[in-house]
Amino acid sequence: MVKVVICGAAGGIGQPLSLLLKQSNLITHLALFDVVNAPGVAADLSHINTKSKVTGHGKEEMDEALQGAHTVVIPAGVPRKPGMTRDDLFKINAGIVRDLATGVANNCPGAFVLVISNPVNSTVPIFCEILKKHGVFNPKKVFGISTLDVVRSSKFISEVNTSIDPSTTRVTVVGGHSGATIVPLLSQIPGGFVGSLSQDQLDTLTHRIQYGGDEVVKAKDGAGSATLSMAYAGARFTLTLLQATVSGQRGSVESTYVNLDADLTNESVKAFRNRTGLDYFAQDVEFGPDGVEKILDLPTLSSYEQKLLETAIAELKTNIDKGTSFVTENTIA
Ligand SMILES: NC(=O)C1=CN([C@@H]2O[C@H](COP(=O)(O)OP(=O)(O)OC[C@H]3O[C@@H](n4cnc5c(N)ncnc54)[C@H](O)[C@@H]3O)[C@@H](O)[C@H]2O)C=CC1
Ligand SMILES: O=C([O-])CC(=O)C(=O)O
Repeated sequence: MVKVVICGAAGGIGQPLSLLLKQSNLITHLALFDVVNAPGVAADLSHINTKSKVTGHGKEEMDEALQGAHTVVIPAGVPRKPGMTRDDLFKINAGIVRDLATGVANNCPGAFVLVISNPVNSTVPIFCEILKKHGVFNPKKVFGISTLDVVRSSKFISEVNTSIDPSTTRVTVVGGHSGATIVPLLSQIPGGFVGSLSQDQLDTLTHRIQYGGDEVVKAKDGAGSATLSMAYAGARFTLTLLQATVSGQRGSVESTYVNLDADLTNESVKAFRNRTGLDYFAQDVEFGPDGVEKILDLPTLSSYEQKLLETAIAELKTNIDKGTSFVTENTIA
C-alpha cells in the first residue's frame, strides 16, 4: 500500500496538488487532511476513475489521516499578501508545521515528508528538530520543496532565449527558498547561455527568479500566492520521489532544501558545512529507494554566483536559527 497524505489539502495548493496526484498509479491511497473542507474535496476527487482510494479527514482527524503514510506532503498554512515577506508568515506557520511534525512523529515516523509551507528556510528546520526530539529523524526523508524555483528558472530562461525548451532544460538552483537565498546557477546551462547575456540581462533574469513569488503575489492582489504552478512543482517532486522509493528507480535529480546530514559521505558537502556553519541547504540531490541517495557536489560557480551565494549564506543562517530556536523555546517537554 502506498498512502500519500496531503496536509492542507483543501487549500489553494492542496486542491490542484491532490488532483495531480490522483492521476498517479503509484499511489494506492490519497488521504486529504485539512482543518476545513477536506471531506468535500475528497468526495469530489474520489469520483475520478484512477486506482487510488481517496479519504477526507477533518480538524480532529489528523492522527487517522497520517497513520501508515508512506509520504506526507505539507502545503498547510497561510500564504503571503502584497507587502509581506515569507518570513512574515513564520508567526502562524511555525506552529502549524510543529504540530504536523508531532503528528508525523507519532503516527508515521518513517514517512517521507515534503514541506511546502513557508518560510521553507525555517519550517524545514522546525520539522527536523521536532522529529529529532521524538528520536525518529531521518535526514534522507525530509525535503523542503524549492522545485518551483527550478520550474520558474526553466521557463524564464526560455523567454530570454526562445531556442531553449523549458520542459527539458533543468536549472540547478541552490541556497534556500526566499528572495536572496535563491541562487540560480545559470552558468551551468549548456550552450554558453550566460555568455550570451549582457550584465543587465543577467541581473534582470536572476532577480526575476529570486523574486518570482512576488510577481504572483502582486498579480493576485491580496488573494494569495502561487498555487497552480506550485501544485505542478509539488506533484513533479512527489512523483519523482515515489518513482525512486516505490518503483526503485535510481538517478533522478531535483534541487531541494535538506538537512546536510542526508549525505555524510560527500566530502565537499562536509567542507561546505565547515566553512559556512549551515546545517540546511538547497542543492541538487539524487534520489534512491531510501530518499536522498546523494547530495551532488556544488559545481564551480561564476564569480557572480559566488557573490550571490555569500549573501544567501548569511540570510540562511538567520532563517535556520529562527526555526531551531522556535522548537527549543516552544516545545512542552
Ligand atoms: N514552497 C513553495 O515553493 C511555496 C510555498 N507556498 C506556501 O504554501 C502554503 C499554503 O499556500 P496556499 O495553499 O496558497 O494557502 P491556502 O490558505 O489557500 O491553503 C492552506 C490550507 O492549509 C489549511 N490549514 C491551515 N492550518 C492547518 C493545519 N494545522 N492542518 C492542516 N491544514 C491546515 C487551511 O485550512 C487551508 O485550506 C503557504 O505557506 C505558502 O506560502 C506557496 C507557494 C510556493
Ligand atoms: O511567494 C510566495 O509567498 C509563495 C512562494 O513561495 C513562491 O511562489 O515561490
